[in-house]
Amino acid sequence: MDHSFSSLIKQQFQEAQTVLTTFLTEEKNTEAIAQAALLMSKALRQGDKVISCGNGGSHCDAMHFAEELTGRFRKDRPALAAIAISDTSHITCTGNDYGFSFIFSRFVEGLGRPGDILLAISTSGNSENILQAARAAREREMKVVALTGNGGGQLAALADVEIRVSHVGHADRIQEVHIKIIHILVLLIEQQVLIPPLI
Ligand SMILES: O=C(CO)[C@@H](O)[C@H](O)[C@H](O)[C@H](O)COP(=O)(O)O
Ligand SMILES: [Zn+2]
Repeated sequence: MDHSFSSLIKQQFQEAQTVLTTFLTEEKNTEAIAQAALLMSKALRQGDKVISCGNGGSHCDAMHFAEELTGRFRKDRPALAAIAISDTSHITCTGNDYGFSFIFSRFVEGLGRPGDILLAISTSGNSENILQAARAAREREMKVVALTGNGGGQLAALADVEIRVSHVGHADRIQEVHIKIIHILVLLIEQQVLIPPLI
């Protein structure tokens, strides 16, 4: 193999490893994940739902999260109420008629109810459509769980629970930790909804 390829590949894995290790070293991160999982489990057990959203790769993460709750993760259990904002007819209509900043908030306005949770995913914490969604959720007395990166951006202040990958750099490195957090959230939710009593 080309030597420069080989060293680039190894360097990419090493950087990813460092970002993950740094995240794991900060105790507040595991606490925030536990807090988010309990909030979501409680909402789901009460018959409320989780609405997730993100842009680009984080859009895929929002869908990945929701499908593991409505579909399946590790256990056979009843379907859970989660939905990613991913309907292209809604997104193109709202984007076209009101602006891209409102593609998520308008969905939250239509479907969000008090007690529901918004999972807002943004590596910069500054995507306007995500900020609008968080504002719309708060107005509806929903709780906001945010997956962020860098310095948390403006989203940090709009979140009830912020889980931040405090890596200042490319979105992809942050997303790689976000997907691990998502899988752990689903794992914990699956445990909590199946094993009474709720803690
Ligand atoms: O997947 C990636 C990068 O890995 C990109 O598609 C990335 O998600 C997009 O640039 C997003 O628009 C970034 O938005 P955000 O994370 O800053 O809210
Ligand atoms: Zn990507």
